[in-house]
Amino acid sequence: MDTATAVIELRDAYIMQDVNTVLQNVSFSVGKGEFVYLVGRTGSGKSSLLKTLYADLPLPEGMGSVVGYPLRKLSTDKVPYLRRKLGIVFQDFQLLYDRTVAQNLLFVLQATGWRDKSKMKNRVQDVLMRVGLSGVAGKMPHQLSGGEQQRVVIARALLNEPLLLLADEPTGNLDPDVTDGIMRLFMEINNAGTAVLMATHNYELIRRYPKRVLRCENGHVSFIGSEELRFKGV
Ligand SMILES: Nc1ncnc2c1ncn2[C@@H]1O[C@H](COP(=O)(O)OP(=O)(O)OP(=O)(O)O)[C@@H](O)[C@H]1O
Repeated sequence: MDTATAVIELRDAYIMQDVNTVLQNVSFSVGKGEFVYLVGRTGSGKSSLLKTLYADLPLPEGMGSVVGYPLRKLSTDKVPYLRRKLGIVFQDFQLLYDRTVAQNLLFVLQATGWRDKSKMKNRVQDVLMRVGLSGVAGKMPHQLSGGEQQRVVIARALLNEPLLLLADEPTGNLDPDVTDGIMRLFMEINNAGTAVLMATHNYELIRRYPKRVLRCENGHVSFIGSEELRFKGV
């Protein structure tokens, strides 16, 4: 896959936390509009890999390209341009609890260069409708359920029409029904053309919504074949 058709391309990449190598010789591609799960035990490196992809961790060795931006030696002033093409659903990116849902979303639009107030308002309405929450714009995050808050986080990730959505355990703390609703939302977003890389521990979800599966194990990353998934009861 070349960089014209890939939204993620890593070749012999090293994923590091400080001086420690978390993953080595990482080589894989994710194509435009693809959906890929990322699995692996606690501490196997899933979050570190995702953080490298949105340039929160540097790529010290190997080649990496995400939505057309080379990760090696990406200068700090280029990082916002990369992030504008990405949707990030991550525990580190919680909602701001001192302002309404709409203000949370407007804050991101402003920070990413939007200036026209009426376009901004329309965009906020659009993304909230997209996640099935048109009525909550004026509410404070704590007035929403956990599943609704996660939908707002997803709405926020969609504001700039990302080419790629990176999600770290987006259903982690949610009950099974709510998890299923969030998964269906991810599938809809994916069907509309956004590529998704989603870290999860939930093999039941993978069974229900089968897609390619990448696994972090013993410092390496590779796609798992369907045989191996069956062995895991998926
Ligand atoms: N901020 C950090 N500083 C130093 N080391 C870290 C940091 N964050 C994670 N690590 C280490 O990097 C390794 C990979 O952790 P990472 O969080 O990427 O794993 P994970 O697969 O996402 O785990 P989980 O499923 O629990 O979220 C672990 O050994 C962890 O201790």
